[in-house]
Amino acid sequence: MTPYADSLKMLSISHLAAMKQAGEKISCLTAYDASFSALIDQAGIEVILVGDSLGMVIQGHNSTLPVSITDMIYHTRCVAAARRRAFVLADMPFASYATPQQALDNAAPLMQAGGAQMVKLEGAKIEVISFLVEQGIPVCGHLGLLPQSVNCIGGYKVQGREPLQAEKLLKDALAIEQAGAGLLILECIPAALAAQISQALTIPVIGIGAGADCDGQVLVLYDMLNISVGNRPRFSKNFLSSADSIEQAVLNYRQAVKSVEFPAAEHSY
Ligand SMILES: Nc1nc(=O)c2c([nH]1)NC[C@@H]1CN(c3ccc(C(=O)N[C@@H](CCC(=O)O)C(=O)O)cc3)CN21
Ligand SMILES: CC(C)C(=O)C(=O)O
Ligand SMILES: [Mg+2]
Repeated sequence: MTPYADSLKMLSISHLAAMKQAGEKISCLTAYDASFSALIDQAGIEVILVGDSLGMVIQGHNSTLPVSITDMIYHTRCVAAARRRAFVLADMPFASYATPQQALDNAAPLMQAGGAQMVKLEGAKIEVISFLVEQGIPVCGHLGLLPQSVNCIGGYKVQGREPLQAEKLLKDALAIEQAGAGLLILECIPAALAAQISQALTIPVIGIGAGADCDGQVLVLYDMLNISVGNRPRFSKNFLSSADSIEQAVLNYRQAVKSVEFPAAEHSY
């Protein structure tokens, strides 16, 4: 457990909301273990995402579907134990939030045993989101490319290019905010649409492959260190090649997000 004195220095959702109001970009990276958690935390990254991308970069699967709630609790506990300041966000894995009750049964141990401060779930699951928030569980939405639906989509492809699709994404984003979500992730959508959604919402919007005009950015840590298995998405950038240590690469990423140098046009759609 985090000592009480330390917990006073931990970032909260209100700090992230204030950053959006002040126009300061929010930096976020994934981590799955204590060592990287501590390193990222000390570099001043505001949000650590314990992503179900761990199914790919840690477990070696070709999708995020095999990840279990037990896996997520384990990795969230590893990350939460080592950070002092960063906000810890944890993914709800595939098929763990089909109903409000199932979502509560799975989100509760992620917070209680795992130490997550907020849980993230993919799609416009409005009833699930409002129920979790009612139970005191902060929720992050996730729209655009939904990796847990890869078998329905037929691949990891850019979403929201058609006008009707774009309209639906904006509508869903507003509904997610209305349902009480405190954050929203937008993945792999045109930069102009992500900019429009970020402006329309009061809550902070964090992008990945969603252009520079979101309120913050997230990358899979192993992609920005250029060590993930398989092909890296076009929206990621190798921050290690121009740094002499992992610490420096993470500091450079944070600075590039703050100064809006990352993402550039070549990382956007
Ligand atoms: N290592 C890693 N990085 C990620 O960003 C990531 C994961 N794993 N696992 C879960 C999801 C899957 N993600 C992905 C994976 C591949 C692409 C990709 O290759 N996209 C194509 C776009 C193709 C198009 O134009 O439609 C690309 O070239 O970037 C995108 C997102 C994002 N997430
Ligand atoms: C790609 C990010 C947003 C994610 O959900 C993950 O790492 O699992
Ligand atoms: Mg995920």
